[in-house]
Amino acid sequence: MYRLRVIDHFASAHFLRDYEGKCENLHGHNWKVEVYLKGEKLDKTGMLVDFKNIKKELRKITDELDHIFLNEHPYFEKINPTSENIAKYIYDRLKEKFCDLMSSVVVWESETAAAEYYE
Ligand SMILES: Nc1nc2c(c(=O)[nH]1)N=C([C@H](O)[C@H](O)COP(=O)(O)OP(=O)(O)OP(=O)(O)O)CN2
Ligand SMILES: [Zn+2]
Repeated sequence: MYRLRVIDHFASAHFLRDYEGKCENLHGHNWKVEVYLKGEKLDKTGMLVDFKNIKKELRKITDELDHIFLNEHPYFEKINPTSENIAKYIYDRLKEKFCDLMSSVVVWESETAAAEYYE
């Protein structure tokens, strides 16, 4: 079994609904995103998936989330923009492209706190 990891970043603002504490106020994070793909079969060049393709697809999503107010993004208008929900959003978007090769998505909102989504 092989597992690939690609990392990207974006910066955005959010606040948490139904939350009591400082995170109910508008604030921002420099989010770090780790994407994991897994699989058994390599192609004839010896790759599971070209890192270039994973980076390209991930960048489409991180560009979409970069320098925005996440609570106003259509997906997060009703769903709280927590690290958990952001991880699931990115996972589901990438699954449209990489299907069963998807393993997990980890979203770090700081250097010490991260949420991981996998099926
Ligand atoms: N399980 C989750 N818990 C929290 C999330 C989350 O997405 N999932 N998000 C937040 C807030 O976004 C908040 O910005 C983080 O606050 P906090 O943990 O207080 O972060 P700090 O960087 O300020 O950490 P300190 O330890 O206070 O320095 C909260 N929880
Ligand atoms: Zn926050």
